[in-house]
Amino acid sequence: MTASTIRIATRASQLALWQAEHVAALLRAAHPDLNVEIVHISTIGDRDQTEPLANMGGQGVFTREVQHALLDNRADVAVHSLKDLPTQSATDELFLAAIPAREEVADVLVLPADSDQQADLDSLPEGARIGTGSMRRQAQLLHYRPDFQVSSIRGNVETRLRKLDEGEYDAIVLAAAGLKRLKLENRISLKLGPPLMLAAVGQGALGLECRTSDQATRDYLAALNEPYTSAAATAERALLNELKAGCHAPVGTNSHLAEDSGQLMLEGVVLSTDGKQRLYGKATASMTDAEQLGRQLAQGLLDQGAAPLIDV
Ligand SMILES: NCc1[nH]cc(CCC(=O)O)c1CC(=O)O
Repeated sequence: MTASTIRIATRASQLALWQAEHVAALLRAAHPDLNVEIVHISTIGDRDQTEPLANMGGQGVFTREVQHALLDNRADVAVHSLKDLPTQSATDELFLAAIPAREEVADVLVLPADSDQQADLDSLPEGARIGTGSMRRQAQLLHYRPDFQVSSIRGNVETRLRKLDEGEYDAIVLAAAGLKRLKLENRISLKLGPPLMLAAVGQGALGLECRTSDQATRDYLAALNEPYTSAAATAERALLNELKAGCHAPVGTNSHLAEDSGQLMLEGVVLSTDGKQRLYGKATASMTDAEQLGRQLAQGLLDQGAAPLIDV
């Protein structure tokens, strides 16, 4: 009998390649007889580094073309950064089959390589120029320091670090997960966590998709699902979905799972893009009710008046 082959589709960025290789290694470890190949796909999100992401066909700009490779049968598995994957699937033909163990969730502040600034938000100068295109990061920074001059920054992680080091910004905000995966942890100047900075829904996690009809691949991927990460991500995604917000909306979340009791705590914030308004909610439920928990928290935020803040 010949061994089965699984083809993993990935974008060409270093981070995407790392994530694809990571999933390949997990698949080989779980299924030693499986032959795992990697297929490279180029996306407009990667090719066009000039436009702000929000103007570029919006949601799913990083995930769509990798998904097409699955639908065209050029590959069998798509590896996504879960935070880039829209909560509403564009088609029933694709299935989110597994969410493996999560990397660190937090965002971090990065200072220029030659900076003599102290790494804390309070000692950055008045009007400091902060690079981040994320409405969620911008709004939470402005809520804390309205004097900051926040502006968009594009490109993959390495490009953003180069722009920072060339002096375009006094600091930038990135996900800890991306820096750690690229072995650039030494660039982390300061961890930004709750209550100041709540992360994006699904941040630090991977989402593994395959064709809904491909039962063999669904079974292979199921072995890579990590139940705690999966429950937390399910609650976070239900929150975003019920808010009818996309991954570019000023919505942040934090979740904590007590593994002994199986209780899942979920926090959410919705801000105005200028950071002046900030709505906060928190709820707890059994991890088996993750989806319901996310919806309930969303309802609480909508009752506080979240809808007009999201519709930006
Ligand atoms: N939108 C870009 C993106 N998508 C996933 C990551 C890093 C990994 C993660 O957050 O899960 C990044 C870079 C960043 O936000 O710094």
